[in-house]
Amino acid sequence: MYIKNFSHPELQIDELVVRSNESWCVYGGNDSGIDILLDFLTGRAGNYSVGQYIAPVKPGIISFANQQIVFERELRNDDTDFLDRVDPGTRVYEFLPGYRDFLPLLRALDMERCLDLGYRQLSSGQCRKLLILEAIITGASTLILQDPYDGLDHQSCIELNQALVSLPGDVQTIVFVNNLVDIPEWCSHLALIKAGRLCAAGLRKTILPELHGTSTGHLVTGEKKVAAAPPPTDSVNPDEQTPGNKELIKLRNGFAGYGKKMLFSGLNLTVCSGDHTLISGHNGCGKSTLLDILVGDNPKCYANDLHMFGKKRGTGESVWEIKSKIGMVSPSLHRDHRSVGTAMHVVLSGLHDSIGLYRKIHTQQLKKAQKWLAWINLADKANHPFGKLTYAQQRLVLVARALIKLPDLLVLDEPTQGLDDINRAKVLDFLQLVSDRKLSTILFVTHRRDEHRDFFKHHIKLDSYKAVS
Ligand SMILES: Nc1ncnc2c1ncn2[C@@H]1O[C@H](COP(=O)(O)OP(=O)(O)OP(=O)(O)O)[C@@H](O)[C@H]1O
Repeated sequence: MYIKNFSHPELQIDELVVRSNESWCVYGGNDSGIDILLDFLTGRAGNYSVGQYIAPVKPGIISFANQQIVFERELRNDDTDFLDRVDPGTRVYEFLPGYRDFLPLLRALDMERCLDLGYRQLSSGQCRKLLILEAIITGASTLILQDPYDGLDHQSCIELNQALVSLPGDVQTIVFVNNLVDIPEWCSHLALIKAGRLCAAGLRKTILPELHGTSTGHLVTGEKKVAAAPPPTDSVNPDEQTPGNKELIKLRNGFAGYGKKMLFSGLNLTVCSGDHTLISGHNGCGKSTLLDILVGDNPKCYANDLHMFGKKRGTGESVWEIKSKIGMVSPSLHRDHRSVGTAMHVVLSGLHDSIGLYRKIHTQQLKKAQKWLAWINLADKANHPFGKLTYAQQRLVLVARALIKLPDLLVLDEPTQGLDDINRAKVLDFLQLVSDRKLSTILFVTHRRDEHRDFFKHHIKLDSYKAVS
């Protein structure tokens, strides 16, 4: 691959040479311009000029945007309305022609057991793994992976690294990451994008010290130096703060599964206000399913012995009553935000728990949303269509959407997916403040060990509740 004199309002590249025997990592923060390079390689960039370009050979691209395209294609092909059963979507084995030659890799990524499942029956991590496997198995010559470790459990990250290292010599890999810890050890070369420029590219061992040598995150990632607005929590009336020891969740002997397949059982969970809780476990163990049960998005909420905010589920309360006390971010919520208007609309929709905005907005609410957009440094994007923002910007908007009403319960399922070091720290620092000021109670799912902060009082390791079907 060869790029010479690439020019875009948000990214300049004088020259980038990627030879066939090299494996590359491109590192840059969310606002560095790194997404423009990815868009260019995937044919999605506009408004650029380039002096000379030799495109990657037979690329297989695994990006958040491509994942969304697959999801939307699957939605369009959903035949549930014409069938006497739910259409699960394209089966995993249909994505993977010739998968039998790759069974060890499928097993290593814990995907062999998913072969007969439909796309819509996969967990978010399994969807990512499927697209990586599809690219490898269908014989891509250049694998281009955006944040491949995001959403994958620890073991899958190890196995993925192993798989990428063991690829045939004629397959080239270009990994895009925006967290320092995600720069893979196996990369021979590293490109650094900072403040809208490709500012260094070469042997990993030469560039890496340069990267670590800079002391502040802003310098490292090349974030635009915009002074972040403080989180708009000052208007919270102390009377609105969640009183201590109010029981928010009580689940006795909790269980979940789909059809005959059980995921977990015997889970006892009591969450009182202030009991910030971390939930972890391997891809597909049921973390999102558990959260969906708690928030009322999974029918098993009625079969379980579950009390939410002091009321037993199934005794006449509406799901909207429950949702009005909850702010949520999750991979599926992100996926479902398709044609939802502007960034401002999305933040405001958090006040009404809707996907999209269908109510009249008051001036006070508008001001509040503007403050939240300023806090995530996206005030200038308020009127941008949500779908045209980068994945990380969309994620931040969804975080602001969950926070705007400072609900009793914050249900955050991998909220930092796609965010760089700085934005991740910002979200976690805010949660620290939520904890310090007793503004809400947090349920937090993550695969990243560096997100296990001290304010989490409980840690549910869901793998320990694995059910025998
Ligand atoms: N509608 C469905 N029908 C059948 N199986 C499903 C359905 N939805 C999810 N599953 C299965 O249930 C399991 C748990 O899914 P869930 O999304 O809760 O996992 P998770 O722990 O959140 O995973 P990840 O870490 O990848 O996000 C997965 O193996 C998935 O294949």
